This record gives sequence, structure tokens and C-alpha cells, in this order.
Amino acid sequence: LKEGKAEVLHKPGEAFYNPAQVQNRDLSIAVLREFFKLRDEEAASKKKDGKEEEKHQRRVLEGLSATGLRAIRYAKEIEGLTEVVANDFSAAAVESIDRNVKHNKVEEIVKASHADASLLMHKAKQVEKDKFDVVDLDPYGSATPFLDAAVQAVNEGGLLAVTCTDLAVLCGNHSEACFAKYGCTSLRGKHCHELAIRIVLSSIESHANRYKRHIVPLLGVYMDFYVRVFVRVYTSASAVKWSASKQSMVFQCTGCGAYHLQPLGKVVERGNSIKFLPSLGPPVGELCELCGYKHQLGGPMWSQPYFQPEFVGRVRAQLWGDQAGFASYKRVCGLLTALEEELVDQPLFYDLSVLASLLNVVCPSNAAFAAPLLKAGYRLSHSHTSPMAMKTDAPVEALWDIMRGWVKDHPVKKLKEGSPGFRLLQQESKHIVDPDFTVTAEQRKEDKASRSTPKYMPNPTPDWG
Ligand SMILES: C[S@@+](CC[C@H](N)C(=O)[O-])C[C@H]1O[C@@H](n2cnc3c(N)ncnc32)[C@H](O)[C@@H]1O
Repeated sequence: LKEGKAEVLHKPGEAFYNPAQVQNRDLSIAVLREFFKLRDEEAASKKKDGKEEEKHQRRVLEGLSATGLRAIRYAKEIEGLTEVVANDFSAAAVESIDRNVKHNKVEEIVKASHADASLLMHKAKQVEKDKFDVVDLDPYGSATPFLDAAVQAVNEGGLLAVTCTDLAVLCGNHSEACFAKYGCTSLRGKHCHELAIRIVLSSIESHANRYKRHIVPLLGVYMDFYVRVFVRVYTSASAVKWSASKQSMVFQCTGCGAYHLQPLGKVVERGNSIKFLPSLGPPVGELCELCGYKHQLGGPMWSQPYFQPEFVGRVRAQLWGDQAGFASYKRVCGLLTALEEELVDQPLFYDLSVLASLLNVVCPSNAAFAAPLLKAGYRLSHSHTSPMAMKTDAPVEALWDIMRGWVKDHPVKKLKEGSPGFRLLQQESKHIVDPDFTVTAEQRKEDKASRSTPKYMPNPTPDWG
């Protein structure tokens, strides 16, 4: 099998290999290249400030390596790596890693290791120089059994890359299992994939906090059948005090899906010290003010940004600039462009098709829905996890104002009395936005002709072509 610069001799049944994960591996290579560049830039700026330059060996651990394909690609496609440890606890997998390392002539860099990944990481954490610059976890299902060791085995400012494929658990089908594994309750809804990313981040942060460490997310995505996050790990007892203020509970209505976030607390600075204040009471009552149904409680989830737009842009440019090297560059660049255009500071979103289906009415176009919100000064974007997403800083009442305006001209099919949609239509308008404001067909045509990204997107598509 060939992928990137690696060629793997693969016996079916011997070690796990999934061709569909090429996107995951391509993305990871581009992220690692940019991460090491970032570290070089940081070291250079420290040197400029007269501080001692930190020497990094550039060691990577692939804790769950199967055929060794990913580790071999890292060694061949990322410049300057000194060591890549390709570990697996299956003897057959290690045999396959050994064979493939030789076949690809990367014995100098890639070292096969036969151990339980957690045990290996717990050993590595004991000596500073044995810690890794990058720890990559790509398990079957959830990565949570490995997190405790992983957050300790990464060196200062190092990178932890985590895949979780248990989306049924993370997306609200097995909320109880989610709580058991991640310490967070998942919820259903169109935003469930973004919530999944945020739950994984919250879980990593909580493991890190036990060792006076905290995370800084660089990039998180939902792809195909998994979520993948890349976070840097730092040590700081004082930064850990802010952790609860970076996470929120989610109160979500079981009728209309309206959600409200409640940070676990806030931190106030008093002189030289900081004080943590737990949140006071829930942000909403037991019943939803819009439709009268009950709220469900989900979380905690990471409610700070889950990606850094500038870093995402750099990774995208990396993939775009090496089209011959990355088989999946088009798909991954598309995904990263969508991610970069998301409102970075607005957790979760509403889905236009859900708003319309609650009222049993034909769905407005994105542009028709966006116009009144933008006119009123709110921001709006889509989400890389859903094309019908409306991610906005407008209150949910404004969205229903628009939908009530929409139904004036579009017939509502039968709605059951007492249903959430029926109750939403009974509500008085909150007059937060002008629901009758619209963009004309002429303006839309102009928009389409003048740019690839509609005007209602916050950031025009960057010039990366
Ligand atoms: C999904 S596969 C890894 C795929 C690989 N990262 C890739 O990109 O092709 C998961 C691997 O983890 C290994 N594994 C599961 N639990 C492990 C543990 N506790 N320690 C080490 N390896 C483990 C399995 O044997 C399997 O080969």
C-alpha cells in the first residue's frame, strides 16, 4: 500500500489499516510541520530577547501505531525529526511495524516498540528528556484510557494529538457512557459534533489539570466518523485556576432545542491574586421560556475557542502548497477553510433546517435568514460540521422573530396543538431584529457574481488559491 512517501507491506488481519483515515494522517502531517515551525519561531524570539534558547530533540510518539504507516510518514514527510517511536501492544502489529520500517529504510528514525501505550508514557514522563514533543493517540473508539499518561508524557508546550471515533457516545446516543468515559454528558442535536470536540477538550483539560498542566487548543475538527484535536500542553499552577471558567454546562430545551451556556465559574483578579467564583444558579428556569418544554443538562464542555484561525490558515497553506504530497489535500483544505470561517468565539449553533421543521414550514434560504440578523448588527457564520448551521451571537429569540416573519409569506402545514412549533408561533415578537428585512434577488445575484463566499460570511475566503 502506498500513502504519501510511505509504502507499507500489509497482510490483512495482521494489523489495523484504514485507507479512509488518509485525511487524518495528511492533516496530522501538515499540523506537525506547522507546530515545529511555531516552536522554531518561539525559540528564535526567545533568543532575540536574550533568553536562553531551548534545544528540542523533536521526538514523536505514536502510541497506537498498528502497521506503522503514520509513524513512517511522519519520519519521511516532516523535516528534522530525530526519533519517532511507533508503539503497539499487539505482537503481530509490532512485527508489521518492524517489517515496514526496514522496507522504508527509516530505521535511523523510527523505532518499533512493543508495550502498553499508557505504561510507555508513564515511564517517559519520569525523566524530562524522555518526554515527547508530540504524542499522537489514534485508538479504536475513545482515547480516554490513555489521557492521564499522555498529558504527562508531552514536554513543555508540546503537542498532544487525539482521535476519538466513539461518536455515538460523544453525540448523545449514550450520554451515560459519555459521562463515564469523559466526565461530561453529551447531548443530541445538530451541533452534536461540535459538542463532541468540546467534550474531548474538556476531558483532556481535566486530566491535565491534575498535574498542574493546562491545554491550549490549536485545531479541532469533525471528519467522517471521528473527531481529531491538536492541543499544546503547558505547566502553570496559576493558569489551572482559570480552568473552570473555560468550561460550561449546557442547558438545552427538549422541545425547541434552545440552549444556554453556564460557565462553571469565573475568575476575578484582585491585586496580585486571583479568586475563583463559582457560578450562581442556572441561566434559565426549569421550563423553556420559548416553548415551555423542560431543559436537559449537558456538559461540562470546553467553551473557549477550539481552534486558532491563524494556525488553521497556516496548516491549510501547508496542504495547498504540497498537493502532490497530500492525496486528500482538496477535501482537507475545504474542511479547514470552512473551519477558519467559523465564528471562533461562539460555541455551538442552531440549524436552519431544524428551525423550519419545528414550524412545519419550507426552509428559508441562508441569505434570507441572514439578512435581518446582519442588518441588526449581529455576526453570523456556518460551521464546518454542518452546512445549515447558523452560528451567531444573536439571542435565540431573534432567530424566532425571523422565522415568525417567514411564516407570514409561507404557509405552515398542520402543527399539533401544544407542540414546540405551535407554542413558538403563539409567542409575541421580541422585535430584536426586523424580520421583514430581506436581500433582493438582484442583490443576491450581485453577491454571487462578485465573490465565492456570500457577504454574510464573516471572513471572506482568504486568498489561498
Ligand atoms: C486504530 S489502530 C491505529 C491506527 C494507526 N494509528 C494508523 O494511523 O493507521 C489502533 C491500534 O491500537 C493498538 N492498541 C490498542 N490498545 C493498545 C494499548 N493499550 N497499547 C498499545 N497499543 C494498543 C491496537 O493493537 C491497534 O493496532
